[in-house]
Amino acid sequence: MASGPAAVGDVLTLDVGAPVHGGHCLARHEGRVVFVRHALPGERVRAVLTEARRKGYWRADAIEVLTASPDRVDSVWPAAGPGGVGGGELAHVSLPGQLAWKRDVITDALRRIGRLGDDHPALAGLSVERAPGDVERGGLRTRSRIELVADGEGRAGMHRYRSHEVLALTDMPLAAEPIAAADLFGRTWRPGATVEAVAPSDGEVLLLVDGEPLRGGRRNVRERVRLADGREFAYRVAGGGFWQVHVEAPRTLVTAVLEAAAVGPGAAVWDLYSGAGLFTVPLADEVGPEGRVDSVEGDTRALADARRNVHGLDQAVLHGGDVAAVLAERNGRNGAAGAAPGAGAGRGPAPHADVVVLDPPRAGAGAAVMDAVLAAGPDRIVYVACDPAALARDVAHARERGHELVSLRAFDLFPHTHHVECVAVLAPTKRG
Ligand SMILES: C[S@@+](CC[C@H](N)C(=O)[O-])C[C@H]1O[C@@H](n2cnc3c(N)ncnc32)[C@H](O)[C@@H]1O
Repeated sequence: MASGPAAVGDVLTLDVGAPVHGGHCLARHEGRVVFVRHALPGERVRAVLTEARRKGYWRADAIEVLTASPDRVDSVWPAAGPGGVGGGELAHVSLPGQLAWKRDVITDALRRIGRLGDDHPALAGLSVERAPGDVERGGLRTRSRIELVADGEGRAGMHRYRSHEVLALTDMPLAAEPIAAADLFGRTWRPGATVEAVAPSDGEVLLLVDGEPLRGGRRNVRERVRLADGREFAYRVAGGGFWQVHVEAPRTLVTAVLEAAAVGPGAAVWDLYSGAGLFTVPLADEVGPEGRVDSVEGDTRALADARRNVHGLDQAVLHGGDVAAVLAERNGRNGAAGAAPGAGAGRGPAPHADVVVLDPPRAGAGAAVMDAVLAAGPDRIVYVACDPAALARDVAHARERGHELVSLRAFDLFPHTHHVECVAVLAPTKRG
């Protein structure tokens, strides 16, 4: 590189270090931290600078591998590499390498942000678990939901990384088989349209264009979750509404949550950020008519689905609204009632919960929600997390208040991307 201040477009030679959140690896250049995409730990690469702040960190994209990691493979991501479409951050990493990468990112977050010691038992044996069938599928054809954008000529594609420009594609290899068979790339769409495809476990593919069903078709899908013990749960889910994306994710997460919650008949459970009731329905089945599951969800469409999905389960009580507000109101801090009961009665979650399940969005639950959860006096908190850093922040908060991380599982429900799902269990260190 020429001497003088570094600029976007400069090419650096970098020795690549540990993976960090977001699919980047850490490198250093003249004392600077550089976040590098398309690289692997241990590699030496030539990388083009994509961001060169005067102060703070830089970003770079590897464009040439000088010393390759044994975990490097040809990327399966369409239009991969610098200037290509966003996502697929780990598509150049072998499947075992992806699991190790994600384990390292989780471990680092919990050590650094969660302040767990190096020998913390929850981290000692951590290995990221794979969804059934993923090795056979090469981690492809896993997604029951995809979203595309039409370019100026109406061809389906995706946005270039950190850009509004659309790159037309001929396939999205992560899309489940029924979506792959729906010929999304052979059609012409309205230029600029958003095209969503949903492949429910039950029935044919639903297509939404700009949120509207194609040719006035149905708006909702039916999903089924069948557990190893033979139980089966049925759900209605709004076409564009939240549902776990990997075809095996609903079953995998319900199984893990039920195991972690370990509730029996008569138990009182909270299910926060409950969506269409993926966990509410089986939890209600576990606690039976003598128990109670209080679920809180902020999205009105998901709440409407949940209301249908808990039909006949009077022990499931649904509360609509922001989780923090609903819990604050329960504690009498917020004045007027705003929580909408669904099935069953109740203006706020029961004051005590034996177990709290929470599955917040990427930002995590935050201090106020964690305090309200701890105040309910649960024997265990089952925290389903899609962001290890947010999980680590909330774990640190709970640990400062007399709770401990007693177990941790991680699942690769997003092969070829940097995303990873955790199921953590927190419990009070002692009862006072
Ligand atoms: C990760 S999803 C989990 C949903 C459900 N547990 C599942 O697995 O299908 C998070 C859910 O939290 C809801 N949500 C996000 N922020 C919220 C908030 N502040 N208050 C209430 N619900 C919220 C979203 O609408 C979404 O349904």
